[in-house]
Amino acid sequence: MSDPQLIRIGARSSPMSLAQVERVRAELAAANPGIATEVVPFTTSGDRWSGALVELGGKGAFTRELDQALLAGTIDLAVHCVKDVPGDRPVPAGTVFAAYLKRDDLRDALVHPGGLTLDRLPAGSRIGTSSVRRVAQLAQRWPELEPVPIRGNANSRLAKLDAGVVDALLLAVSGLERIGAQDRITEILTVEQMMPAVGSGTLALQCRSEDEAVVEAVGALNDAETFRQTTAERMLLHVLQGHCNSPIAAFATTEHDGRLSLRARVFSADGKTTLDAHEWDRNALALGTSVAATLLRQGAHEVINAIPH
Ligand SMILES: NCc1[nH]cc(CCC(=O)O)c1CC(=O)O
Repeated sequence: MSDPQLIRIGARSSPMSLAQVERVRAELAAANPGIATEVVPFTTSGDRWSGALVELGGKGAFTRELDQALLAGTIDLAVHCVKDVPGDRPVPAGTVFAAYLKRDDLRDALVHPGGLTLDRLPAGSRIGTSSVRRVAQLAQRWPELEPVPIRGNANSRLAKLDAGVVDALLLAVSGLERIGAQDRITEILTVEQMMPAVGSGTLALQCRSEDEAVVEAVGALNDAETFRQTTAERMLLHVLQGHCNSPIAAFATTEHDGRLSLRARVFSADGKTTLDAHEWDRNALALGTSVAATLLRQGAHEVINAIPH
């Protein structure tokens, strides 16, 4: 297969997205010295809209425009946070995830200018997050803290924090590292305290399925264990069929013997109900399906559907 000469990469203009694209360009250049890359800037509906994402009508607010550009042939590659890719449906027909990059830290972090941890924050502290998953887990373990909706990219959220709009922020460790703001972290939460979202810390590289040269060049960047873990996590989400307001948390890891472990939780919005499952299997698809089935037997549909969406 001949090398593609030039790969045009669609990228959202936030600092986090641009950092992600620079990682992809560096890894592509190292794996295929003959390839040139070009960055095509994008603003998605999710970037433009500052209200609640649920009001944007359906999922994929951060991926839709890039999907369309790929299919229209104006870009050859889209870089997505797996966490932002809808999990209840397959990736758009005609496109493929040709690689998952080696996963970064999947945990969430607290950013509090005074250096406190969640356990020490005074009652009534305003915690900036719009994630239903984080809100439910805050309500469950730290009911005296007050979640406050906040949107915008991580840099603008940090600026709002510094302006006193909120007292603290919950953000992904990986995202803060990508924008060089890891020194703002005051507490890294354990997965037990704050179970991560499906796909946390993982980047997916999406190409046109028929574009064999690009699929092959990009495929060289795939990390086999991240691929297995992501496959298990996204299978779980697919079977659960959550809506965009579903507090679902799950993460897969690889055991020393090569089996995958998949832990998953489904929360009610108030955090009072937690469904919990943890299973192991060598087969990622079987594992995702089985853990989802376990949660469904515990009443996951009822918990998910009780939340307005
Ligand atoms: N929800 C937006 C989003 N999508 C991916 C990341 C961070 C990187 C990742 O977890 O892959 C973030 C920011 C955050 O949650 O703090």
